[in-house]
Amino acid sequence: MTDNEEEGNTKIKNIKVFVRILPSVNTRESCVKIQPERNIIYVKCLQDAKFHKDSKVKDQTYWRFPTDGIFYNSFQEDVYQGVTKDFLKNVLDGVDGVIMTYGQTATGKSFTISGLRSNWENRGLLARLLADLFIEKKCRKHISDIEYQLSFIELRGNNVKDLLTPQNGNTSHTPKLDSFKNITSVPLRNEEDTLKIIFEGEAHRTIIKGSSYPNSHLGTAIITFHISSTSLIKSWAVVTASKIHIVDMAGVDTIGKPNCFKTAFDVGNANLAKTQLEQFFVYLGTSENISTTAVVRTSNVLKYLGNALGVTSIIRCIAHIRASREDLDITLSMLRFSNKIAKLQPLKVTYNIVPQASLIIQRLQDKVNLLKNELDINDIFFHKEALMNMSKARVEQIKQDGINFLNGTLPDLMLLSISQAQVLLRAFKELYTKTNLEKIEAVKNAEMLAASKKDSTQHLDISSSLRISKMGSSKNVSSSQSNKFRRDIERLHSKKSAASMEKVKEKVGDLRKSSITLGPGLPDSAEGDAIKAMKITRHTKLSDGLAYPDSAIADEINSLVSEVPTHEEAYYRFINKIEEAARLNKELQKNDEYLDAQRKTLTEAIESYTQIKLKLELTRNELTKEQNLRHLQGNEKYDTEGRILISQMEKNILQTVMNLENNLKSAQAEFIDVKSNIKNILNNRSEIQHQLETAFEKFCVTTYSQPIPKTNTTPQTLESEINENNSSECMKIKFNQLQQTMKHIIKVYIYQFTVLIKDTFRYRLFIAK
Ligand SMILES: Nc1ncnc2c1ncn2[C@@H]1O[C@H](COP(=O)(O)OP(=O)(O)OP(=O)(O)O)[C@@H](O)[C@H]1O
Repeated sequence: MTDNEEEGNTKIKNIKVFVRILPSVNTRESCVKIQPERNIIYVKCLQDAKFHKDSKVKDQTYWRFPTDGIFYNSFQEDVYQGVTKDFLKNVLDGVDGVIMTYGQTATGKSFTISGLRSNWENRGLLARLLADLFIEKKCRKHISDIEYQLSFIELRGNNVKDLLTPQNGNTSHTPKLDSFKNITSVPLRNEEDTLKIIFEGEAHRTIIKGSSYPNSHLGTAIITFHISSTSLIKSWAVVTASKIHIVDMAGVDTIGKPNCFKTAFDVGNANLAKTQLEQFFVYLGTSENISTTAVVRTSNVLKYLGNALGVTSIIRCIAHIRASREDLDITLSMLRFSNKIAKLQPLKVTYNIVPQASLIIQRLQDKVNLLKNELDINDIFFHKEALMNMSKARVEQIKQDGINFLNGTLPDLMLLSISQAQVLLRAFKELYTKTNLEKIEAVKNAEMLAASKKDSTQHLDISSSLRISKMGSSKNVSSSQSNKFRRDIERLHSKKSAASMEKVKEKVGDLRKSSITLGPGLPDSAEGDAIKAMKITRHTKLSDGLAYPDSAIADEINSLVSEVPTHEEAYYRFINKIEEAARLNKELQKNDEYLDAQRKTLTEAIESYTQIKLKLELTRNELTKEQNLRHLQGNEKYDTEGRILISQMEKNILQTVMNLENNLKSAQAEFIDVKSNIKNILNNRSEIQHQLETAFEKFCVTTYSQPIPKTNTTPQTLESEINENNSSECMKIKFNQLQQTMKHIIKVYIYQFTVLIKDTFRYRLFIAK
């Protein structure tokens, strides 16, 4: 026969029930049998026992009670080990724990829990747990900062006695939400001090005078360890807050029995407390969702234990019984009570984990400041318009604006960012190179023209001068502008009288005053003026207000006839006429080609570095997520040397991180290589340039009897080279890093919030239940 058909739910062992039988000298009177495995206890059927009191009944009927362990003639250490297996680890990880002893008066409840009045070997599980708490604290000191506090109270009816400050007397208050608000809570420094505190508290408990043994307690004692564990692992910035309640229930009894020394009031209170507790567990285990609130309101024990006494906590109950016939009814009552607890459907334990607010806020604040600084720099350099994001149309627009500005049609040029300035400078550089080439071509053509002029002594007419202008600057001059130029010249001619025109026809093309006439010859006096007017066309504005690039044509012609050529002209001749110069120039060109190739490699190296870095960041995030999950699930396992065992997936991610770190190192090495190559190329370049310049100076002095002023160019250095190539890339890397960091922070935030919400939700469900 069984008290319940199903055995107690022992699948998920966060709730366990044990039985401790008081050793007895008279074993013949025993009404209980236990299985050799010590997990099922059989109690003689009460009716049978009474009915066949004097007769010898062979086939006795027994009540069967499955348990998680039966202690009979067991050592205190065995009881401690059996009851607290898996207890401490979970509690220190944030799960609330309750160890509760209940039973008849003088069955050994206090002996099991405190054993303080016995010798050291018989010390109870409280002293043993205390020792382990401090051992664990020491073991975990590198990963957690653990703090303990202790409260010790006695509940007797409605009275609550703070055993650590008994001078305050008994209070008769009703505990509210935070039931420990008015209760003394002492920080614990070490095992020795704590034992002292517990002894003092124990000494203040209310005992019965005149009992058969020295310390029969009247009330229920609750010893509470408040545990807070602050994680020292950076990626796991949380605080776990849990409690261990050790409850020594007041002994139940039957008034009028010879060994009951308690008053009716105290027996009534003790029995009531046990009944309320039983009712609570019945409601908790019922499938009809009956609220436990009503019963909690009536019991101080339940109020103080609060949420800790629930199916998501770790509960260890030890029923204390006597095996003697006269105590059979109370024994059965205790075992039935235990059976109700054993039948509870335990849920997965709840970890009281809260993000370590101040630490997280501090860390996030630091990150935010860092990001702010980075964004400020980013703003300065990019002005929210990264080069890579600039559209083609925008680039063309900037170029066109630049040309319009140079032409004077655009009064101001507004640049909004460094990227725009870069585009503009590049456009100017292209323009300059193009103009330079055209200028050199024009000089070449002019030279040819001058040579042919000398040979044939033929005069230039207006059409040949226009041809020069076309060759020299036609690419910069629009056809309408050329036509205008032609019209201007015609206008000049139209000022002359027809008669004088006839006269000067013979003089067309005469070389006058170190210059050339443009078109048909003019009378001496007028001719000079006309040439002067043409020569000052540079930067002069005509009636329509536009600056005409035609003026450049006049300059070309001026330079042609002048004794001293421009730097470009002279350099062009130098390269063409001096063999060594041609060789050096070729070498310079080769060097520049190699430089271009290395620049390309540098850009690629930076790109590859960026990509690896990004991938590494993402994988690291993934790894952190995996590690956090492992922590949260709380199923961490260790090998024999105490190293944490990780899943295959985590191992793979870790391997990827390590590979990426190696790749990053290689990319960095490649970057350094290319950098040093570019440095060498630039050094070589400046060497060749120096040789060319020295030779060129000599050439100028020999050919033109004077040095030609140099074009003002700044030598290119490695820094400018790297910077030019690198600045936008660096900013790109930084920008990507910022984004990654932001993403990571947001991820962590979401993750922490999810955990919080989950816990709150679970808590609410529990309350609702
Ligand atoms: N397992 C045991 N082995 C030896 N002695 C025991 C054992 N259990 C209890 N005792 C002794 O029995 C007596 C009563 O024990 P204890 O005070 O622990 O009972 P209790 O259930 O706490 O009683 P009360 O409800 O009156 O406080 C004590 O003298 C104690 O030393």
